[in-house]
This record gives sequence, C-alpha cells and structure tokens, in this order.
Amino acid sequence: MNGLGNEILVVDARADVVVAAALTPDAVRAIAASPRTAFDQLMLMLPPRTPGTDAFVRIFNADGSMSGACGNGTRCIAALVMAETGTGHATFETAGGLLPAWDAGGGLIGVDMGAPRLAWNEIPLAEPFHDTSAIELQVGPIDAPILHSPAVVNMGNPHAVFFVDDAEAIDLARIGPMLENHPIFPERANISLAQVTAPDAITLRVWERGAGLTRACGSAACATVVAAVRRRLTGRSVTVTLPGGPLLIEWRERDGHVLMTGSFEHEHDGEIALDATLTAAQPAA
Ligand SMILES: N[C@H](CCC[C@H](N)C(=O)O)C(=O)O
Repeated sequence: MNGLGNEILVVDARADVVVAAALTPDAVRAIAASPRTAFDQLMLMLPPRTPGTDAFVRIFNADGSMSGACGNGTRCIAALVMAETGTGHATFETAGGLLPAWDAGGGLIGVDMGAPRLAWNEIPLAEPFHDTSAIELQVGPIDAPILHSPAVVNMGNPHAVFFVDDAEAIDLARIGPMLENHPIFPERANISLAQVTAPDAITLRVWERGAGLTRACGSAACATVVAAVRRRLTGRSVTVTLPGGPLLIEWRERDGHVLMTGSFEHEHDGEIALDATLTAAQPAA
C-alpha cells in the first residue's frame, strides 16, 4: 500500500503469529532491499491485545529499526480493516497507546494520532532544553547557518522541524543523515523542512529516521503543525503538502490530540518466502 507515496508494506499476522517471530531486523532489511518488496515502513499487524481494538501493531523502518508511530501506515491498515468489517471505524494499539481511525469520506481516512510530547526528555534530547519550540542546533557556518533552531516534537517518534523560506533550496539528502544521527538525538530523529505558505498551509519535505527521503511522512506533518502553532506561524488547522500530496492536520484545542486526514492506495497483494529472501540476502561466503 502507500499513503501519499510513502511506501507501506502491510504484513497481516493477525491469524499467524509465527510470521512475527520470523521478522527479525535482518529479515526486515532483506525484504526492504528487494526491489519487488521495497518499503519505507512495514506495518506488522498482530492479534489484538485489548478488547475493542482491531490489531496490535509493530512498525519497522526499512533499516530494520522500529518506530513508535507511522501516520501513513496507520491510514493504510485502517482502510484494510474497515473494508473487512464494513464499519467506518478501526482502532489499533501500538506500544505507544491506542490509535483510533475513521472513514472521513471521499476516499480519505482520519487518524487520531494522540497528543504530542514536548518535554526535552520525552523527545528525547541528550541535554535539557527548557523551550523545545526552538532548540540550539545549527548546520553550516556559525555566522550564516544553512539551517538552525529546529522545533522538536515527539508524536510517538522523534521529530525535528526546521522552518525555512524555501524547502526546495536545501539539500536534504545530504544534510538529513547528519541531523538524523546528531548526538543531540539519542534515539535519532526524523528531520523536516517546513515552509509556511499561508496561516493554514505548509509545504513539507522529510528525511525519515531509518528510511531516508520519503514521498510523505504523516507523523512529521503532525509534528510540524504542532511546532508551527507553538511558534505562532499558523492556525491549528493546516493543509500540509508533501511531495506525495496533501494531509489535513488539526491540533485539537479540546484535548491536545493531533488529527490527520489523508488518502491511501492499495497497490497489490502477494506472498514473501521469508527463507528465500533471507538466504538471498546472506553475504557470499
Ligand atoms: N512514514 C511514517 C513515519 C515513520 C517514522 C520513522 N521513520 C521513525 O520515526 O523511525 C509516517 O507516516 O508517520
């Protein structure tokens, strides 16, 4: 499947948990490395653990690491479950909590991504910052930085958002890996370049932790709107346009939850012979 071109491989292990044990980081990397099954994130659906939920979900990045959140992937599995149950709702559980999703009409799916966490040790950062809406971090010459003072937000996963005048003007493929792995982020971070074009519109490019440049990143869009509201750059309801298309993001006043609405696509179904994949991925002796 994909969410705005963010490539999502859904592994449905709700009825076959043996599959889950086989998905070691090596197996995940091997599947991601094969052109026919390449993905940005793998959503592993496991049997529900809490009454009222449809699946327990684990999220892997292409590099085999795990993430606490994936907005685009959540819309994809929500669409699958809703097609199956014929209802307009689905609820998932991850290590980070519950994710309610609904049919928003017109081929769009909504997800309640929960409340952002904003304290420095919740991002997490390696050292205390009182104000996480702009932390001291810069790239380039001290007196003329290319990027500086990102906002940091945890949406179930760590994000750093740089507000820029022109998101296209920066070589994110070059700068992204350096920032993703900067020592200030002990669990690494997803790196976003956000260009505010109106009080209700942002253009966004994302370098994803564990996946690199992607066509879209739902949790980054959520983190960006939280950051923009904190910096008084936009209102609470914003259309975020990623290379793959738009997401509507609302940071709800009532309970501080972030709601994300956007499209999804079911590309094809198939079977992966895990053993064969793994064998193929073994380095030659
Ligand atoms: N593409 C995802 C985010 C993946 C996050 C992952 N790269 C990490 O935090 O490790 C999204 O739509 O929210």
